[in-house]
Amino acid sequence: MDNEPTQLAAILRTEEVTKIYRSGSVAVHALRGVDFALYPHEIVVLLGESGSGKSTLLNILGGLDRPSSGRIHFRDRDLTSLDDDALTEFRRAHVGFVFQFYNLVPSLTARENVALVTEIADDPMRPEDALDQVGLSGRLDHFPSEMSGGEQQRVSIARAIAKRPQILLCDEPTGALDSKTGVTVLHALVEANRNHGTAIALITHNVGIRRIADRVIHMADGRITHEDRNATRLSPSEVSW
Ligand SMILES: Nc1ncnc2c1ncn2[C@@H]1O[C@H](COP(=O)(O)OP(=O)(O)OP(=O)(O)O)[C@@H](O)[C@H]1O
Repeated sequence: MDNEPTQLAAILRTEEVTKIYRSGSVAVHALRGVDFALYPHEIVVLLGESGSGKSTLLNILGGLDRPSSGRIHFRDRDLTSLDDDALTEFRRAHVGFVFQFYNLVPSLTARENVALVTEIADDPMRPEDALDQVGLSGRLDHFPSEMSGGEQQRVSIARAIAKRPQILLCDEPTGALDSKTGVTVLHALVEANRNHGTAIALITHNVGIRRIADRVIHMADGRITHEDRNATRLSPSEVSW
């Protein structure tokens, strides 16, 4: 399935977003004016050298951080003007996050880790169903220490999709995994995109992964330098890195 995102209204959009981190007299310009849009149903891969601003942009898109200047819109809503409680509510209702190091609670089983999220969501999946969707129905009562890295990452994806978010933001989701295991993780993300139309923005250092995307955004020195559009998306099992 390939989409024509430009014909749809953006689900998330930044306008001239900058981010300056200050510590003492040192100022780091992490973002220098970024205009980015994420469209419903699409998969976007963000590529760029270390320090180019990818994680900063992703965190700002997901309401984990605020820009120094510029605006962010979620559909027609200006997120920049929200107070902290309203921003947290936006995140909770609409955004799933997947990070490189799974962030699972070690003392909870796979099912309980997912339930942590579903218990506070409006219209969640059952944890069992979310885990089934990532191929882990046989691991419901396993603790993180009893699972492989790829399985733990799939639990974190189940946790992210269980609240049926419209947006999934993934920061190096395969960064800690070998490529075969990474493929199973990417499959779980692509399935969420196919089954629920979840828009996905995914940071990676593995350029091979760009082929699973509709669009590839290249960043350097706090800016988007250019964008490529893939004519067709490849299945994760067709890419290698
Ligand atoms: N909390 C922070 N305080 C100060 N500087 C920061 C902070 N977070 C990021 N930076 C700086 O902002 C710049 C952009 O960082 P960012 O993590 O967004 O880059 P990145 O492209 O995601 O890098 P990587 O691929 O290594 O994860 C870097 O120079 C980084 O050192």
